[in-house]
Amino acid sequence: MKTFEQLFAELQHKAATRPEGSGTVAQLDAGVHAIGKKVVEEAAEVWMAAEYESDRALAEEISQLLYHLQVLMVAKGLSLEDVYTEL
Ligand SMILES: N=c1c2ncn([C@@H]3O[C@H](COP(=O)(O)OP(=O)(O)OP(=O)(O)O)[C@@H](O)[C@H]3O)c2ncn1[C@@H]1O[C@H](COP(=O)(O)O)[C@@H](O)[C@H]1O
Repeated sequence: MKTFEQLFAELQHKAATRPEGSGTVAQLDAGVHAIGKKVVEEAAEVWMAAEYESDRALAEEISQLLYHLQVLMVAKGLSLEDVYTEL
């Protein structure tokens, strides 16, 4: 198990070190347009899971949406604080 903050730190580290085989590095290389499409896709999957699937499936879809939002933040150079100040 990991927290939102721990995942974000991990993704920032991946972006800086670019390890072989990292899906995050591949996403970052694909660019903001491609990452944005994944955010929309995962958001739709969250919606469908909330209406038609189990709580566990919904939690999994939410985790994937949070991951792709974090990839977008890293791609755009946003920090957690940038978002937290808006909460
Ligand atoms: N939490 C996640 C995570 N959530 C979702 N995803 C990616 O998002 C995809 C979403 O799943 P879908 O069911 O929509 O998959 P899909 O449409 O078949 O996937 P694609 O063909 O689009 O890749 C998954 O296949 C993963 O590629 C994630 N990829 C990585 N992480 C974590 O991010 C960290 C860094 O990962 P790497 O950069 O891959 O090392 C690790 O801690 C991972 O656990």
